[in-house]
Amino acid sequence: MTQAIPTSTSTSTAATFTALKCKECGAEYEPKAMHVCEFCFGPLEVTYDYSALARTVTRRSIEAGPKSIWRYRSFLPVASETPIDVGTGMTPLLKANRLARRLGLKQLFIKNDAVNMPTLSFKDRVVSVALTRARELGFTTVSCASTGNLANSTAAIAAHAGLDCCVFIPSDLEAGKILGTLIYGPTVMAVQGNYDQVNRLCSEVANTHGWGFVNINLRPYYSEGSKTLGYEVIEQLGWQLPDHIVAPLASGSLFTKIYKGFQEFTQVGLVEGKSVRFSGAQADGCSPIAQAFKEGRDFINPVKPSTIAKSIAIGNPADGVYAVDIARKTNGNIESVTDQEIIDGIKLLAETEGIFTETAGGTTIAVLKKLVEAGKIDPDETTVAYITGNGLKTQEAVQGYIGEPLTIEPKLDSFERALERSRTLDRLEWQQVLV
Ligand SMILES: Cc1ncc(COP(=O)(O)O)c(C=O)c1O
Ligand SMILES: N[C@@H](CCOP(=O)(O)O)C(=O)O
Repeated sequence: MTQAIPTSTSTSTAATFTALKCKECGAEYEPKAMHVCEFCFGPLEVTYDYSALARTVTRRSIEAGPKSIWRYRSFLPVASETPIDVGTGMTPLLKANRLARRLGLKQLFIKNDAVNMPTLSFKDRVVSVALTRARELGFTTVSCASTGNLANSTAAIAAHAGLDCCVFIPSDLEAGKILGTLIYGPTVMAVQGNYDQVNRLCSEVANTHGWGFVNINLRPYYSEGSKTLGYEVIEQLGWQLPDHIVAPLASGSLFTKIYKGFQEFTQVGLVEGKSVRFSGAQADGCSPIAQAFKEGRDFINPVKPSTIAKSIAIGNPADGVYAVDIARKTNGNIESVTDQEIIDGIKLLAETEGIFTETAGGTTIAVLKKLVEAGKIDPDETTVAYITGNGLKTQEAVQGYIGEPLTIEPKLDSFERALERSRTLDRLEWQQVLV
């Protein structure tokens, strides 16, 4: 599958993105397949012609667009009139009244990407953008370094787009994540190492093969897909910004791009600006960003991950310092929680709102609870918690922590006896709670 690295930039007059710009030194590059600055090695980010966007995009033009992330196409770094649209985005923003009451909040919303299409995580957003751009740049083979969700998404959307696909994952991932990749028929490299080792290997492969790695040489385009999680919340709140958001952190990219999405819609006049507090969630077993935030550092000390929240187990997060900066300047927080709190968070969301999230979402709910209890989220704040993945993929995490079905004979008296037994067990559980 070795290819020459494509050089075509294939932009058209329809595109409003203009260049890649270094986040550190400001050097600009034409929008091709690259992700670090040649002068200072800083990360590159896509820039846009915001005056043109302010002139041409209205709330009405967005609302008339497709029911997917592509309603925001002018704010995404693609040139094609026909991007890869597999129905990604426009996931529900659920008013979570029962969870809000349990936590003591007045207005809580869940942005539910556990039901995103096609692979039930927010990664479908970033991959739809990355593979559209990959195709424009002439790549025929796409790849990624993944903790599971990204591999699911890259494999599925590559299959739909007819692109060859080879993904790299740590070999100890949950069964649902591995199966949920293999089914689409890509080559899967299960690496005997953690995500950070997988990522290092992929950087070497990206240099030697002409493949489009969505989160390496295509990263500036890929990461922009997460802005749609900001745009959708604004639109679904009736073209308003929330007061506070809570989102999970691994590399920190998702968090920084929700922020960029809010900034952009404010800048072009689609929403009235106000300050939104940004709070981030990590697992204790992999909390390099939370540690930097709490210790007042503006650099990240990498860690060796050990947590059930494998999807967010990144020990050396590429965008960690930018996430810390956003949490600080918006008067937010970055907090971490134990694996047991993550399991409790998964159960709490399921039992109050009927949403089964994976471990990243359990981390978000547990941190939300912790921040409310510590008085760091005001009950009056309109708060949005981002649920980014589906619990069916990480069933191992809750195995042994939830009830068992009651096995009965196909007879009414067997059912009645079992029902009575379960009511007695419920009463006993309640008595234990009250003791
Ligand atoms: C379900 C889920 N939520 C959140 C994240 C965190 O995203 P980021 O690496 O952009 O911080 C990831 C992967 O990293 C993920 O798979
Ligand atoms: N969590 C991701 C892996 C890393 O993605 P990145 O955006 O931090 O590069 C996954 O789901 O695989």
